Amino acid sequence: MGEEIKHSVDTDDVTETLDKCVKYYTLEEITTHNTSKDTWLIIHDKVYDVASFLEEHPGGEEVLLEQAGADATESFEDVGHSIDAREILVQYYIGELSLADRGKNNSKVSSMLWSFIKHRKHPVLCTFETAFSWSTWLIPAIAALAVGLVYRYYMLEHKSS
Ligand code: HEM
Repeated sequence: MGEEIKHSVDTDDVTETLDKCVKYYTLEEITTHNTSKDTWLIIHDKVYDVASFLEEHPGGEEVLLEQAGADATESFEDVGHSIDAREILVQYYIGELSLADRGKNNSKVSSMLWSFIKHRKHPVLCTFETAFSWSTWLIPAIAALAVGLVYRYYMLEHKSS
């Protein structure tokens, strides 16, 4: 017999490949890199080692040190950094904030989502699957059932009168 053809994406394969390319850091670990010799920042869930950039920063090293080991997204965006600044950022990229630590300070909905994700082996893939697949058929199915019942009730009423 010929080789079996795979019709669906194997989430194990995808996750394995992603994990090989990307390094994830927990908030706990990032927090320890908070000195002028060892300075990590989180900006938009990405982790940057900016120790060698401190002296070059046009906004001064103080502002970077204030955010060392923490999430600097808000202060970075508040300044309205240019595209050039965003390009510089790329050089200092070292990895991603761990999925379990994302959205911790965000709205209720996202923290709910993230606590849900945390308990899954393949976070992103599973969440999208679970969040969207059954709600896409369950809601229309309930709506169809309701319409059916109303129609039936309406027909019975008309028959008997
Ligand atoms: C690694 C991350 C960062 C990079 C690569 C970066 C880069 C730059 C660059 C290139 C500029 C010149 C203006 C521009 O092109 O937008 C700048 C200005 C500035 N940055 Fe950053 N920045 C970073 C993080 C931060 C953070 C976290 C703060 C926190 C408050 C900050 C505060 C400032 C300020 C206040 C200025 C304005 C300086 C002025 O206009 O005199 N930067 N930054």
